[in-house]
Amino acid sequence: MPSIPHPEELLDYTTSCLLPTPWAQFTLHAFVEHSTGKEHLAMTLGDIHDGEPVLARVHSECLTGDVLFSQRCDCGAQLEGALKKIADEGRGILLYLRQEGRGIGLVNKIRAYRLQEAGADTVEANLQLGFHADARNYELCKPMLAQFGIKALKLMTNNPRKIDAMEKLGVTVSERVPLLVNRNAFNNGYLNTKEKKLGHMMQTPVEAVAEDGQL
Ligand SMILES: Nc1nc2c(ncn2[C@@H]2O[C@H](COP(=O)(O)OP(=O)(O)OP(=O)(O)O)[C@@H](O)[C@H]2O)c(=O)[nH]1
Ligand SMILES: [Zn+2]
Repeated sequence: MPSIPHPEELLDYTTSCLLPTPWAQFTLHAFVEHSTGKEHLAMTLGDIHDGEPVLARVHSECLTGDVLFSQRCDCGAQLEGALKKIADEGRGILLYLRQEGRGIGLVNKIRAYRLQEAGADTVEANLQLGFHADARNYELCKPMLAQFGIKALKLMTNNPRKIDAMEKLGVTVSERVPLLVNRNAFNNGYLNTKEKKLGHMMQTPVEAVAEDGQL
């Protein structure tokens, strides 16, 4: 049986710099994953070392949504929404994990989008390509959070499996903070599939949606 690497052996903490954004000046921290060489990031703000639960976003890379303004998904708006919430609170962390396309990579995500244009939903497209519906792994979060002494999160997510993954890693999720942003004509079907097939919690009081200025 291959031995399971100790979490601290999964990646190296390398360096950090200040990262001014439109909402706050964060500190950007760079990690390098041993097995893949992938560069994972953390953005931190305020005093996160005090042992109290930290407002947190565990964000999976979506180049099309985060960088290229794609309206097929809600990723770019979630990234912006999470950074704004952390800035409002003056304290928090965003982990930016390089697991593009729910872990299948950018080219395969584009293949999956093409299948969706032919009628498949987001889950069916992954399955047709021979992948799991969601091929992500959150094990890197543990050593990344440990780097800052964080043991408990107020996690901004609609994804119950992300909460389970944190709890299984031994990271306490003391609160879930919904992150419902940017439902539009292009991503409405995708968001409905996430709710029906992937279990995402997409219901929130109307006031909360309106407060974000989205719908
Ligand atoms: N394979 C595949 N990946 C997608 C698709 N649309 C978005 N993604 C990827 O899905 C990931 C984001 O997953 P989501 O399910 O939107 O969000 P989540 O992180 O699970 O849940 P939240 O915390 O509620 O945002 C990113 O890695 C995106 O690149 C798609 O149609 N197919
Ligand atoms: Zn996306």
